[in-house]
Amino acid sequence: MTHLSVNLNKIGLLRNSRGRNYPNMVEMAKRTLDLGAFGITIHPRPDQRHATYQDAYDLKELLKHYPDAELNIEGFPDEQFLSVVLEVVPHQCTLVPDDPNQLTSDHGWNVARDQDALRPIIAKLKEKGIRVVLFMDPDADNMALAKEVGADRVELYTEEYASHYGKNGFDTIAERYQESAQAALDAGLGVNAGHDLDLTNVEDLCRAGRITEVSIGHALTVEALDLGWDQVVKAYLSKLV
Ligand SMILES: CC(=O)[C@@H](O)[C@H](O)COP(=O)(O)O
Ligand SMILES: NCC(=O)COP(=O)(O)O
Repeated sequence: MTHLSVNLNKIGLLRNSRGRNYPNMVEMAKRTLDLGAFGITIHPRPDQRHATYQDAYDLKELLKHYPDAELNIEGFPDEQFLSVVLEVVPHQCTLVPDDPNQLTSDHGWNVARDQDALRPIIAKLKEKGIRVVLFMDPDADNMALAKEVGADRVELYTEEYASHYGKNGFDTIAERYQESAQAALDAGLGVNAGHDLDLTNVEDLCRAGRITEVSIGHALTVEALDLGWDQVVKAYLSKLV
């Protein structure tokens, strides 16, 4: 079965918008793991508008009580990100080629171009026992090089899969994702996937059995609002008699 790592960035975004600890990310992580999710993902960015670097330390503390669960920290490997990751030592670190002011992640690594920068970073993370994942576009030809620079896994960037799901041309795109996953497996890499996955599209992606882990945050948060909204509005109305 594919593992689910729940990305709590949007919990961080909501919390940060009011300047106090509500919603509480550690509490939400605990609820998530108690429900059976395999892991928690955060993607701190330099402006810390979503998850903060402190969240990485707090979540690592919580995960000590869940020996079978994993913490995955995603982000661009700048100096600050790396120093936090090397100190926190999550189970997994997913390197993403984000610009500092990026709205959200929108492309994978160009490993051929960036390999000289990536090799020592990957080596340093692996020395600490951290599993290293490279965020990649679904291009089968680039998977072997990801292995060659030292990655343990790739994470397939699934925005294109999600935005075309069920539309014209989707089958060709889905095939490209499966071919890329197979190429990664053939190269000796594990395969994660993420970005814009949701309750409607995730099952088909994972059905072929090539994906070890999906990380899902944005849609999961919106779906939680959708599924809970009516109940909560009704609960308020019942208080205001
Ligand atoms: C790498 C990736 O796709 C995710 O980490 C995503 O960028 C995080 O979600 P937000 O952009 O919604 O914070
Ligand atoms: N790695 C992808 C991730 O953590 C969550 O992406 P999204 O579901 O918020 O688009």
